[in-house]
Amino acid sequence: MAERAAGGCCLGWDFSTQQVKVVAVDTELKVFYEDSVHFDRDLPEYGTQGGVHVHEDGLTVTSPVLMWVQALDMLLEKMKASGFDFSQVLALSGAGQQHGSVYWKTGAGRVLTGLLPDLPLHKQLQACFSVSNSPVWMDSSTTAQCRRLEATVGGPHALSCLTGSRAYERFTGNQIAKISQQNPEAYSHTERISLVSSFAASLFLGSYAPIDYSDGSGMNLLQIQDKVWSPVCLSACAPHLEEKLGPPVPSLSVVGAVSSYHVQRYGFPVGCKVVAFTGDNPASLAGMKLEEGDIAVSLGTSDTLFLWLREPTPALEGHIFCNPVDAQHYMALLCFKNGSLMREKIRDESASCSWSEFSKALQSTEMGNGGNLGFYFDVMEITPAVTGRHRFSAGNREVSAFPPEVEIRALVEGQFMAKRIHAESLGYRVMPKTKILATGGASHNKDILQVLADVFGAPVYVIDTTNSACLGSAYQAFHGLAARTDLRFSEILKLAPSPKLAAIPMPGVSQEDP
Ligand SMILES: Nc1ncnc2c1ncn2[C@@H]1O[C@H](COP(=O)(O)OP(=O)(O)O)[C@@H](O)[C@H]1O
Ligand SMILES: O=C(CO)[C@@H](O)[C@H](O)COP(=O)(O)O
Repeated sequence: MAERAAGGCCLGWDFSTQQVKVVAVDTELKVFYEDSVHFDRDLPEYGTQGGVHVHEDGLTVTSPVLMWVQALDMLLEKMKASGFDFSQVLALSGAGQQHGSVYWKTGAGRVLTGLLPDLPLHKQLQACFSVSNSPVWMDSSTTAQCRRLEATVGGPHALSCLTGSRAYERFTGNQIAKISQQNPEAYSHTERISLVSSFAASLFLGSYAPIDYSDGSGMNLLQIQDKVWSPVCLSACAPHLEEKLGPPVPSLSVVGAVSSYHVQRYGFPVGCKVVAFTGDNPASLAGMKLEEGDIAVSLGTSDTLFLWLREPTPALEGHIFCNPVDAQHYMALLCFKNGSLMREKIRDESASCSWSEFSKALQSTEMGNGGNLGFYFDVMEITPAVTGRHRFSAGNREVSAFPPEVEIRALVEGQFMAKRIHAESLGYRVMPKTKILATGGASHNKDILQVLADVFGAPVYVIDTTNSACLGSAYQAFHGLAARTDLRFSEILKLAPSPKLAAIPMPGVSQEDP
């Protein structure tokens, strides 16, 4: 598996919620290597569940930053042990779970530039973080900071027009504001703040990597039209923030070459390019070769739905990000927190902890679930901000329980109905030519994809790997290599395999009825 790369290859990384993953793609754009390190399973000493620690208040959610570093060490060692030929890597790029932040302690930049090839990264970076538990996207503890930011810029709509979103608890500006207010000493000892994506890029560069426009759009700090930090948002969040963030860069920028650490320890070629890392959803947009009119549905830890947009259309719900592959365009995103982990809970309660039993329940029940409907939010949802389990029987009567197979269909139909309804409230319409592109761990499950096709009344396509963020990152790396040739992303991807049909709506489903 690891030996094929004679003409060179690019690597795409993904530092997601539950794991670090990598794919290697050859010059014909074929994936020839995929691997991962799973935080809960492979690094149990950090005691995470689903890659995170949920704190006692039920709102604060963090991950140990050194766990991410150690996971990268482990994955690079796994690749080396499998005979992966690092000398063939022409360029690399990557993605990270969005919004999470990393706080580099004063002096850490010097450690990064002087890394010793004899030691793993996590041994050398132990003392480099002023905040050892990084806030992540599942955190919802910053409501006070959100209200303050909105009030400062003239309300939620004004903030949305400026930064692409009203204030959201998980957005990094609000997280930084909380740290600077509640832990001022740690904040003052911080010389650089990275997103998970730019932090991961820094580990390859051996110096601080810039934040790219697309992932930077998930901070409530970037003016998405002008692509500069908003002075009013910066000063509303924390002092001296601009210097701690560094200037943002276009998503396809080559930000440098891999550090001598990786050249000496793993055999990367000198000059191997590092292309800016971005958010996992933007990277998935690139990996799925999303086109205008398509809808992407990512079923990873979070469920997300995203679209390609020509013009930004800021609203009070959902987000507008800068587009990662076309600097003139944008993408719209809706994020649902009760995604895979909620499905796992119902699987454990109603399908004996088995995905195949879960699938059997979907196969044995009919589309529409006999009128039974459910909405399941064990953790405070993002879209919309509600909690609890809500079940309604055919007569629209609230009930406290369903039989197991009805429960499973109610969950999956309810999740996809919510996605369609929220997308439509943003103005999106399913058209006869609409394609749904599905990705993420749950897109392995054909029965879940069938429900998705039925609820949207549109065909569902998948790509060869569920790791679309890794794949998109590898494509970004190829794009970075060709930067001087002025080739468009779509031209570079001509050889890339097209998405394959995975499910079509059952006969009788019309596009009009969700
Ligand atoms: N066969 C399956 N059916 C439904 N869900 C699945 C299946 N296999 C994996 N998953 C879900 O995929 C999730 C992980 O998706 P992934 O995209 O790898 O997450 P992330 O990138 O956020 O770490 C798991 O939490 C699991 O619930
Ligand atoms: O908060 C968001 C998007 O706004 C999440 O989608 C995170 O980016 C986490 O991604 P996964 O690990 O679930 O793929």
